[in-house]
Amino acid sequence: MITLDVRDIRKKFGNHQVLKGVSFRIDGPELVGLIGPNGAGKTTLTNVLDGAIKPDGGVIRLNDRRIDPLHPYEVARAGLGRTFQVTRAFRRMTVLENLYVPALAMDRHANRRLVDEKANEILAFLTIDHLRNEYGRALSGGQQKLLELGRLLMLDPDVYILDEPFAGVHPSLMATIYKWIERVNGQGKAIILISHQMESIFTLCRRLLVLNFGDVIADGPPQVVKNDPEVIKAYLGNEEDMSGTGLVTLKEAPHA
Ligand SMILES: Nc1ncnc2c1ncn2[C@@H]1O[C@H](COP(=O)(O)OP(=O)(O)OP(=O)(O)O)[C@@H](O)[C@H]1O
Repeated sequence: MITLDVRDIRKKFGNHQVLKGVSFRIDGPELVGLIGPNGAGKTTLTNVLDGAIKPDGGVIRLNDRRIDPLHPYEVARAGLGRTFQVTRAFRRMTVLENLYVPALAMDRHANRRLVDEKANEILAFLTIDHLRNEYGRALSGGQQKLLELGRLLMLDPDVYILDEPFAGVHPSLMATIYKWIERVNGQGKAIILISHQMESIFTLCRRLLVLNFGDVIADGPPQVVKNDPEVIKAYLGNEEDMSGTGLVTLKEAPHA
C-alpha cells in the first residue's frame, strides 16, 4: 500500500520560520486537499516534499523509504511527482515530445512504441490529441495545465501533488481535470491537491489538511474542518486575502 509519512518538517528562510514542524501521514489512495491562506507554506512544503528544497529538520518517508535527502529526480523515481503553480511546458518541444520527456528520463531504454502509445492515449483522455504536433509555446494556459497533467501521468508516480491545477483554466476544461483527478485516484494513487478554489476542493477531497503560518492547524473530513474555530479564525485573520482564500466559498461549499 502507498504510504507517505511526513514527520516534523521544519524550514526557515532567514529569520522566517516558514514550516514549523509539519506532520501528517497518507495511507493508500487518499485524495487530500492541502489548503491555507496565502503565505501559509503550502508551496514550500511541496518543494520540500519533491526534494527541491532541503528541510532544516524532519523526516519524509515514501513507501517506508526515506526520501528527504534525495534529489528531485530521485524523488520522482521513488514515486512522488508534482505539477507547478506556474505551469512549465517545454515551449520548444511539441506536445507529444513534452510527454516523452518524463518517460525517457525515468528509463532511457524505454520501449519507444509503448511510450508513444501511452502518450497518445493520455492526449486523447485529456482531449488535446489534436494538438500533438503543436509546440508547447502555442498552447493556451489551460491547455498547458492539461499537458502538465499528462506529463505527470507519463511518470505515473504513487503520490501526485497538484499545485493549483485549476488556476487560469477555462471553465470548459475544468470537467476534464476533475475526471483526470478521479481517474488517477481510482487507479489507486494518492493525490495531494492544493487549490484556492474551495468548490473544487470540497467536491473532490475527502480529507483536508489546513496549513497556517507553517503549522498544520486542522486535518480531517471537509465538513469537520470547515467548522473548526481555528480554521475560521485563520481565514478571518487574513482579511486582505479573502478573495483568494475562499472563506466565503468555504461557508458556501456545495457539500458543506
Ligand atoms: N525562497 C524563499 N525565501 C524567503 N522566503 C520565502 C521563500 N519561499 C517562500 N518564502 C516565504 O515563505 C512563506 C510561505 O510561502 P509559500 O509560497 O510556501 O506559501 P503558500 O501557502 O504556498 O502561499 P500561496 O497560497 O500564496 O501560494 C511566505 O511568507 C513566503 O514569502
